[in-house]
Amino acid sequence: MATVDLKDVKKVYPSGVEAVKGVSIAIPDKELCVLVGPSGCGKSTLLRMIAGLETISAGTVAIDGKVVNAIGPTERDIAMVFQNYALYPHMKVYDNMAYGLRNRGTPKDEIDSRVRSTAKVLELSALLDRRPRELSGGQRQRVAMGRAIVRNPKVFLFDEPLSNLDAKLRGQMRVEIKNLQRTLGVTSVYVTHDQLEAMTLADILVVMNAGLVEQTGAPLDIYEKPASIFVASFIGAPPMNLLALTGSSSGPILADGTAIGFAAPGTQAVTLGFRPEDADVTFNAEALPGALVLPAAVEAVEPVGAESFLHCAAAGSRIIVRVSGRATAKPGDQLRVVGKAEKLHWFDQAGKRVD
Ligand SMILES: Nc1ncnc2c1ncn2[C@@H]1O[C@H](COP(=O)(O)OP(=O)(O)OP(=O)(O)O)[C@@H](O)[C@H]1O
Repeated sequence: MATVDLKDVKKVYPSGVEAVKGVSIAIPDKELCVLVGPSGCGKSTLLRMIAGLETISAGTVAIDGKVVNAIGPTERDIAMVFQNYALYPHMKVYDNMAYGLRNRGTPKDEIDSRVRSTAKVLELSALLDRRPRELSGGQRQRVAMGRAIVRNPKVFLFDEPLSNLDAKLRGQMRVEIKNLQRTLGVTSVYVTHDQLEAMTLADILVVMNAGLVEQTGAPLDIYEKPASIFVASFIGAPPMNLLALTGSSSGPILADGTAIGFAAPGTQAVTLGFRPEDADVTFNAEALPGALVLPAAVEAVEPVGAESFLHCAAAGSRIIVRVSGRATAKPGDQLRVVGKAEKLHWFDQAGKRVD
């Protein structure tokens, strides 16, 4: 068992790049923490500092309450799974999995039983005599996982482990990783830029931007209450619709002059947001007091099976509405988009949430 605690961790590379600018995260025992954010936000650097592969410029990393800043990667009792699998091409699957244990001088019998039982869990038993090039991408990824698991580490670190797989396999492996992590109960940190992967895997989701944490929490809490415009746009696909507001004595007005007809929370809100699924469309002109009603022109319809995405021009912006099943609207239609008042999000000048 292990907790992982980061306190005000910073990384300045010798080139002067400030990759991580002060990050604090507390990961309880057995939980899976996902670091998500756009390219260059510092998530891999943070993971590598936890692994001991990168020096820590300031702050502390503690595993199980013990600060490990000065401890080398091999003594931290962690196992890392990389995007490129990092398997030894000339070794059989068995030897790839056994390698770390042999290096530590683990007795032969114990190595054999650990490799075989892990291979069984990962459905690799029939492949132990193959070399990596004789495996599919998903099987290679499983071997990389197996190599981490046999070591029985305190912490697993995953660096974009699924990005080389196709979409279907990625979906399957996501479920496998989640189940394995839960079964083994090993505290884990997982880096990805894929928001869907982040949402579905995380117990704790950490959204990073430009070397800082934008928001930490349970995935659905973050989805329902994004702390900033950055988070609102990054988490959720299609992303949240955002409309600029100006104030007037009679209430907020949208970019095209449409009055929204009800009050904003406080006077600070300058952006209004709603998720594509929190709006509906209607061809009727009835009054809908208390709802956000936007005259809209349908520009494109994307049917994806169980639902359709309507891309519309409304209030001087482009918005997307998610409707279930087959859409009745078609490009060129004029209709009204109706947002549920209780599902609106408001943001201030600095892009922070206003409640
Ligand atoms: N060895 C290095 N020396 C100097 N700068 C670096 C080094 N490694 C990364 N950086 C810089 O630090 C910042 C954070 O990089 P990092 O790889 O941690 O981001 P990331 O969020 O993991 O991005 P990606 O998803 O593209 O891997 C970037 O600006 C990057 O250019």
